[in-house]
Amino acid sequence: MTAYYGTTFPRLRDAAGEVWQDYTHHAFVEGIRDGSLPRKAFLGYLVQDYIFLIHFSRAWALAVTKADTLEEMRACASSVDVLVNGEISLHVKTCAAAGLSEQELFTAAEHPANLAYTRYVMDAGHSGNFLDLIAALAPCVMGYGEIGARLAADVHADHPYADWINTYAGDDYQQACCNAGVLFDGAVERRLGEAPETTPGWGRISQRFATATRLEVAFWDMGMSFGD
Ligand SMILES: Cc1ncc(CN)c(N)n1
Repeated sequence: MTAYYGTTFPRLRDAAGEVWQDYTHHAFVEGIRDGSLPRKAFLGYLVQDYIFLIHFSRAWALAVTKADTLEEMRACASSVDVLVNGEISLHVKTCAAAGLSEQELFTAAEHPANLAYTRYVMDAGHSGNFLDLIAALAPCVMGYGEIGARLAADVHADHPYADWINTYAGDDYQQACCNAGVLFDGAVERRLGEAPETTPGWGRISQRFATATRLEVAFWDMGMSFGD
């Protein structure tokens, strides 16, 4: 069962419509779920995702500088820590087992889908405000939380993608999603008030959220292309 990720996230997710389903039930995700995803596609994705995590860490670090309160700064700093000291170890470990060193990951050429997504998020932070940035970051955090929790129901000890599924279904990642939900709710209330949907700011963050979700779909499409 998916944990509670606050009230802002489900409202934006539902407002995004079908693209959320396209993201969380993409063929790539279903291939991980039933184990049929070609290893080549998975490893190609993982190399790109290593680079993705580096840029996402930069984006959360940017959020520290855009925050209004110490509480917000702490939450964003903790996301940087989860990414660079937690989640990324899955990538380093899995790729090392496939003969790829961390240096090779760090210097891998960035795919255009990766560039588009990560720089879109960075730009949301540079050209926009704290909420623009958090809205662009949220689909990444919570989407994988939902995917991990759903896929964990089918995982068994010798599942080829058990480590990946267990990382996103695990307590550490689920807690990070809950923390991001608390951060997002507080940030929205602080800036848009108690009826955020009635403000122009809500339209802006809905757009940001939906665009980042479309970029997640394109990221999975990229992953599929590595299996060809
Ligand atoms: C593309 C992408 N989106 C989200 C996550 C989960 N942090 C990720 N690792 N990669």
